[in-house]
Amino acid sequence: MASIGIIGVGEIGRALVTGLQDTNSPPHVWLSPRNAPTASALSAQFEAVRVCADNQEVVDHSQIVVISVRPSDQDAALDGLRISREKTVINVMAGVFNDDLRRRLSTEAAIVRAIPLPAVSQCQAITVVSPSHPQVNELFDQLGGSLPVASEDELNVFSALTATLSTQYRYLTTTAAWAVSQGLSTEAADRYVRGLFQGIGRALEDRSHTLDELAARHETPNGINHRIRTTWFDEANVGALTSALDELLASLSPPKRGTTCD
Ligand SMILES: NC(=O)C1=CN([C@@H]2O[C@H](COP(=O)(O)OP(=O)(O)OC[C@H]3O[C@@H](n4cnc5c(N)ncnc54)[C@H](OP(=O)(O)O)[C@@H]3O)[C@@H](O)[C@H]2O)C=CC1
Repeated sequence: MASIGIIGVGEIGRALVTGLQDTNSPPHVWLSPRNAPTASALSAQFEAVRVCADNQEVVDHSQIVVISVRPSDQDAALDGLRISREKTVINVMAGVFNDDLRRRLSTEAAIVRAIPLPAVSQCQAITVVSPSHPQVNELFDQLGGSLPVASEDELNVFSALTATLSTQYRYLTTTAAWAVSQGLSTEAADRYVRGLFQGIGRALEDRSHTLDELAARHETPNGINHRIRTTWFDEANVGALTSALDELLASLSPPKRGTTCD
């Protein structure tokens, strides 16, 4: 595999390094020096991982450069970097379009946007990429799978879906807390709620049924699942979720340049 540089060694940077070192042919990985405790811990853990003196050195050592800083840190992380045309840049910054990053970097290198999720650390995440790029697709295939999409507008729809994750965990904590309020021990409630959702995870592995079919199989007409779905996840609740996703997507996709609002 090509040598990989990572500028921004936070949650996603660390997950990428960990997953890559678990692949059949772990690549050499070059890390930016900021967040020194994490970078040096990764370097101590994996022989093929090194910490560089600065971000330019990361670029110079790498064939593929992953930019995984927060969007608000772009100026400090990227200004002045020189990236030659034969390299490939993977842009994981949420809401940052490839064209805008190209202007900032003044580079002719290929730039591919991607949404790696924390589960890349276990090589178990599907990573959406745009545009499709053989080398980048192959890299994410080794980390659980790549899903190339034709446009960044399409990628933003996937990005909006990822924004539901913490809410889904909160749903679990809310139901577990309710059970505790009814007298269950925290341990029993936690264990049972985890078990319920691990069961959902296993059922989802079966791709021979649609999501609608799986939902229907867990519901007896007029039974207790039907009751909660129709009294709580009613049309108003579904509408509120849909509106929140619409608004998020609009904020991720600024109006096209040259269009007018009238
Ligand atoms: N978390 C997620 O699930 C996902 C995140 N993303 C995107 O990935 C990017 C990273 O997210 P995440 O890993 O969660 O964020 P983190 O804040 O955990 O990591 C960002 C890292 O970048 C470092 N950094 C800041 N400035 C510089 C600089 N000048 N040079 C080098 N490194 C710098 C930060 O150091 P310090 O802490 O010292 O500031 C931090 O370690 C974001 O753009 C986010 O939108 C995309 C998909 C999913």
